[in-house]
Amino acid sequence: MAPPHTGHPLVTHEEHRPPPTETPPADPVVFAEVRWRRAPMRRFRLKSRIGGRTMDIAMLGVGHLGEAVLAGLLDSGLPISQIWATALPEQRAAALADRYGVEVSTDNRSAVTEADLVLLSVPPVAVAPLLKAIGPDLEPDATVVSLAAGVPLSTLASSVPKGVHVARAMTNIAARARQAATALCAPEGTDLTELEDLFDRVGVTVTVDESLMDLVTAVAGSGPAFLFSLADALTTAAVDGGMEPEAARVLVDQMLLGACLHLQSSDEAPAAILERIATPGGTTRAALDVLRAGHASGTVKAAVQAATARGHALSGDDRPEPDTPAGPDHHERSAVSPDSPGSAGSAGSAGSESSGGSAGAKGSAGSLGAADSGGSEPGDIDSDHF
Ligand SMILES: NC(=O)C1=CN([C@@H]2O[C@H](COP(=O)(O)OP(=O)(O)OC[C@H]3O[C@@H](n4cnc5c(N)ncnc54)[C@H](OP(=O)(O)O)[C@@H]3O)[C@@H](O)[C@H]2O)C=CC1
Ligand SMILES: O=C(O)[C@@H]1CCC=N1
Repeated sequence: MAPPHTGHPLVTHEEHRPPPTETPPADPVVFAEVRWRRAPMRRFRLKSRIGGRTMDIAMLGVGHLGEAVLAGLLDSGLPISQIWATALPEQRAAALADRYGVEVSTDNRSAVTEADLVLLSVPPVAVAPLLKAIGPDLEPDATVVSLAAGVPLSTLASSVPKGVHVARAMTNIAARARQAATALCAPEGTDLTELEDLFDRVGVTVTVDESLMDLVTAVAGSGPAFLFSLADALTTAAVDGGMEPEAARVLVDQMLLGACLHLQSSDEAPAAILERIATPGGTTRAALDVLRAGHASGTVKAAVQAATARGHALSGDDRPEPDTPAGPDHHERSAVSPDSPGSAGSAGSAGSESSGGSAGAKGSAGSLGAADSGGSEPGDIDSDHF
């Protein structure tokens, strides 16, 4: 087990280095000795300042998302000495410590001792019990940030000692590549500068009203899964058509990356950009016609609605969840578990059991006015472009 967190770990190996002298001696060995004697140890914290101050951060429950955020933060220059992480089980904690060089234990209470900021990336059902367990060890002015879907601020606030600040952050797996889309919310009047600084390190951050968090979770938190489904389907189609899997993967990955960069760099709406590709009478139009016949646009909207409703349900809001489409290519999380064999199951333990659902997203597609299943004329791209 990693050693307990006993004090403010503010100095990294890099920070231990003394500042350069003006005229270094010729002999590098002597130079090193002289430097250490002459220059007292100084702390350089610039890289690690968040919102204008240096912070200790506890990251509790580093699983799939937590690891992405951890990796992104470290890649952004946040010193390892400022992060105290926990993970389950013990083997995963050890593996993470090896991989990233940070302190990782299974002891949540030790990890939060003296932490200014506590990030929770445990399953939604684990959030409140965990907060109650660590409550006595939280600093009186600490900020607790839940990354969990569907756990309201009211639950966070009622699970921590008075004076401890709470916030929610909905981010995504692209934090690892420092390209996450993060939405923050907090009780009215909260200064979110420090949290914005932190999440800006791993992507782009916006602040929203809490009433939008379940929708944001669907679009930004689950959103990457939509694109990965598309990537999977495109790659499979390419391989089925005769391409080598590696080549198909390279092409699809690069196509998605290029398309996203193009979208981001353009002032035009996606539907307008799309028109530039769909040459009248050409191949794209033929493909879009098939997508339109399959109500693809309506299905995407229904998927967002289902994810949003699931967020409502996780937060205790008893509005009924819509039926979710469950097709033959539905993937279970268990196929992609990280180190811990048990961690795949935690999605289930989080109360995310299938919301059932037969084929369909009934009514949703139709409600978009999407379903003109007939083919369209070349160049006939309306607001329901597929
Ligand atoms: N995955 C994603 O892309 C996103 C996830 N989220 C949110 O992030 C959270 C984590 O999701 P995800 O990473 O997918 O899930 P994981 O199951 O991969 O990660 C959660 C981790 O927390 C561990 N854990 C559970 N209870 C405790 C505890 N009391 N103390 C310490 N560790 C604990 C779990 O261990 P064990 O498995 O052994 O129980 C697991 O390793 C969820 O709340 C989810 O809503 C939000 C946005 C995106
Ligand atoms: O699937 C989930 O519940 C989490 C929240 C958003 C992405 N993953």
